Amino acid sequence: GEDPLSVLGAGTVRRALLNSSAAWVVQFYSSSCGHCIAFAPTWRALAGDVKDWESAIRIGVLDCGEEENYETCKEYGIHFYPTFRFFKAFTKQFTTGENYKGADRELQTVRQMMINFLQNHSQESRPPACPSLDPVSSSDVISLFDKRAPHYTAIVVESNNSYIGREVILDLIQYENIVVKRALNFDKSFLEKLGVTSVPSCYLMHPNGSGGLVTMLKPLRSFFSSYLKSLPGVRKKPLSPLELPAKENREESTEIKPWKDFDKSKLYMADLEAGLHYLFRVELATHKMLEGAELKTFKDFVTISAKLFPGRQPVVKLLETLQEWLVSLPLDKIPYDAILDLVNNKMRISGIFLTKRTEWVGCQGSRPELRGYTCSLWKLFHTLTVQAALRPAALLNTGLEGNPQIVLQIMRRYIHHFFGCRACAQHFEEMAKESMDSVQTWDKAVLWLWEKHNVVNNRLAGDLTEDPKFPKVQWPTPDLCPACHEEMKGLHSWNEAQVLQFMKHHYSSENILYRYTESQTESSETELKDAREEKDKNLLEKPGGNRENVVLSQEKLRDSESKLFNKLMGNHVKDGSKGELESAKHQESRQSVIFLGIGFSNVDMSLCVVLYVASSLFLMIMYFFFRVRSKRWKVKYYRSSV
Ligand SMILES: Cc1cc2nc3c(=O)[nH]c(=O)nc-3n(C[C@H](O)[C@H](O)[C@H](O)COP(=O)(O)OP(=O)(O)OC[C@H]3O[C@@H](n4cnc5c(N)ncnc54)[C@H](O)[C@@H]3O)c2cc1C
Repeated sequence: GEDPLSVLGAGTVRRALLNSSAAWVVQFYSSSCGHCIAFAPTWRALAGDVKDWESAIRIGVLDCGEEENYETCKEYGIHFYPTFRFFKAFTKQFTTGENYKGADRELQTVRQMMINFLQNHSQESRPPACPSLDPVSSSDVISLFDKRAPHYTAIVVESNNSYIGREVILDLIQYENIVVKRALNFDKSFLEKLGVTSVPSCYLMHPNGSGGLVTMLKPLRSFFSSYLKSLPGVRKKPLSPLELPAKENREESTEIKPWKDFDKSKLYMADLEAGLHYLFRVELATHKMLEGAELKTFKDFVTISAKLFPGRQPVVKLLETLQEWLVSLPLDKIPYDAILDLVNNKMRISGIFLTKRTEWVGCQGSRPELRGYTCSLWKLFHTLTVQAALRPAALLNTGLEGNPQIVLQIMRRYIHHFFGCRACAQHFEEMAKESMDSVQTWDKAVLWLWEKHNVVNNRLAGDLTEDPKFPKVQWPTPDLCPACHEEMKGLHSWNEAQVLQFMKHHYSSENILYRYTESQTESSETELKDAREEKDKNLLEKPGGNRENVVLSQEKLRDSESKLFNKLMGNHVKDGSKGELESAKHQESRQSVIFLGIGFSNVDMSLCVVLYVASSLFLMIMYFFFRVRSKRWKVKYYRSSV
């Protein structure tokens, strides 16, 4: 039948949630998050289980791991996956929804939270298809006795904390000729009148006014609902357009990427670069503002990457530029959009570049949701620990030198603050707490990460997230490193000295292949202009917050960007590259500085500088002129007095 789960996307989510006649519960997930994949069957089962409730409350999913959705996930403030949000019916303005507050994510708990949420609606905003879920009084029930009615009336008698009555009410909202109500088991005489001896029970009043207790084999929701749905004359009614929210299923992408042959004994730069691209443009981009511990972690991560990433020149230069820019910024919080502008090279600084393609090679999965980013993140951090061990001096003068744990600690903080998979982050934190402090040398840091990665491999072997083409095994396998494996009294053991040697080779620059990497492409002038205009517009139009502060921060950022740009351009001029000089001039002529709301062109600014230099020169000349004159004057009069 029709899919009860609404697959939402950037183009459909707002339309679905705004002014909807039904409430929504949406799971924001990431296709690269193992726990989300493991949870998918539960979520789908839930959608099937409450399919009959869809005119009152609907179930949706949105994949934040898809690049086209990351802007949307940022708007909804989604940092971790999976995140569950409730959205009330008939919301008139954009809202980020209410976080799910259940004790666990079991199907039954989520279903009960959905009922609580429906009951939290005001009378006016309650979905029209949802009847009252509050209990009726015993007198109301008694008043129905012996009265003819156009429909059956079922009364589910239950205890106060039972959800069965409410679940049965919702199960039958799409059925006609029956009304379901719930009553509580407080009043003894009322229970006696109905003949109820245990709860939950169901008392059924027929349209002719007769009534009686229904005998159920088991007092379960499914038994009650199924019995009531099968009563003669009770049938599913066609829903009115007002009751049925529009279907918003997004079209699934049918693009199939061709398989790329690769050598598993090699490291592919395409994986590392695609990982960096995803990290900067997708994972981190869900954070609107970086401040405090998050900003510190980000700065440190950029620093170690700039110093240790054994990448192509344009990528390393991008990381270095970002690092310099972050160091030069006097702000204690930075809007991530500003960082993205630099990553996307909005300033058109020549020679810096980071691919925008997620082109996995050694990290490709046999299905699109398998492997990919998490695989590349492991590889990135292994590479950084190995590079730190091979050339610790690279970190000199960064404030991070001399600490063999530094890459691991930054990885720990990165995973804690930014890694979308929360459950993975918790597991990693437990391992770090246990033994990261004992790491004393750069080599031990390499081995610590190798060992912990194998612990994760062991835990996930046979898991739903395992790619059948890439089983989770203890790594490196004997075919990759025979010397790493030994046997002691018939038991397998690792030769750690060999493992270290293997790691240092596997994650070294010499073992990197550049096949499948994207070459630098220049994006058009118009794109630059449009993007900057859009950024300005966004910053100024953002609702809430202090507009002046935003403008001020923007100025500081621009100022800093410009300084950095000028510095870089200065270097190019020294290099004597005519083309770059011209592009610098061209670039400069398009920049302007906003001060007190007035836009000064670079011609204005240049005039100021020229006038400033000229007046300084004039003052200096005057100063020397009078000094020489006064000296002469002193000499003349001193001599005469002697
Ligand atoms: C910090 C972290 C914690 C995670 N925790 C979880 C979790 O709790 N639950 C979950 O479902 N997913 C978790 N993941 C994701 C999971 O570990 C895998 O990344 C994902 O399942 C993809 O697996 P893969 O087959 O690509 O191999 P990965 O485990 O991602 O490994 C990538 C590559 O690294 C190399 N490699 C493998 N083992 C080692 C090793 N010991 N040392 C050095 N290199 C090695 C191999 O070339 C391998 O192909 C975590 C990811 C990270 C980065």
